Amino acid sequence: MATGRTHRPATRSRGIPEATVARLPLYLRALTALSERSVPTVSSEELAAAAGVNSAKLRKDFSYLGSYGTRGVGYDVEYLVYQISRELGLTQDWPVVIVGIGNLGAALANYGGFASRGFRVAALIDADPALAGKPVAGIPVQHTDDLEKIIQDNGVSIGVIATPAGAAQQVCERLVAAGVTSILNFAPTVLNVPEGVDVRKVDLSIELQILAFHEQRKAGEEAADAVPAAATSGDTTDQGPDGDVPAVMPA
Ligand SMILES: NC(=O)c1ccc[n+]([C@@H]2O[C@H](COP(=O)([O-])OP(=O)(O)OC[C@H]3O[C@@H](n4cnc5c(N)ncnc54)[C@H](O)[C@@H]3O)[C@@H](O)[C@H]2O)c1
Repeated sequence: MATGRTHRPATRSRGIPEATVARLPLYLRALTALSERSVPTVSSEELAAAAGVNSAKLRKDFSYLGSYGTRGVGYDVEYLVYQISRELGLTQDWPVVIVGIGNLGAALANYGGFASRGFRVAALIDADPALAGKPVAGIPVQHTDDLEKIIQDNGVSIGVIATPAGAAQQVCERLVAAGVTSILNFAPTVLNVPEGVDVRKVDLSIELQILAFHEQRKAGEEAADAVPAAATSGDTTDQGPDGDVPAVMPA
């Protein structure tokens, strides 16, 4: 689901392209599922299918990690989990703060998948005084007045913004000034950040709009496919406004 961009060059300093970095979590998710089933090795084809990636691309991606697998055996699942986790910086715990504890922020706070992947929700922050002290997912919400102190006390470098769009830039600036260097932004707005700060944007409505585009195209193709039948039945009412013949005509 994750969409967006990072304010970084297309190739990271260690030579791993950004596109490869973006696929590493897909491999890791598929490998973790294999590991949970105690599968010892996996071929590039099987893993590529499980991750939804082309197998040649997968082999190229893994070559950046120095992982080439063994011919006829494949890749060692546990070792690859370790390698990718290390590459992604997941062998350490990352305290995360969520700012904006409304519908979305509360849902994110309640999501167990962060902690199990090494992202501990260290604090929840909101501007609404009525929420201060109220527990969400067992964590008391704290007021934005204390944002800087919360970031510093918890050594937070990753912030999640789930405020209304109008508040997001200001929240972002306070997070960055307090020491946050990576932001996951759910608010539907483009954030301006200084050099060295990474922003990833998640927008489900953009994903839906892309699906709508494909749905529309599929519907158009179905309509085009249906034209021959209509044409042979003598139905000519569905021609274009200029009276053009439909693109597909019976032979
Ligand atoms: N990216 C996505 O796919 C997606 C999906 C749903 C919602 N959203 C966006 O997420 C945001 C939150 O949506 P929601 O439904 O939870 O809204 P909501 O109104 O339920 O919650 C927003 C919360 O932000 C708090 N807030 C407002 N200004 C703040 C500030 N300056 N500092 C800290 N907290 C502040 C409010 O008090 C409130 O608790 C919106 O911007 C919405 O458009 C994005």
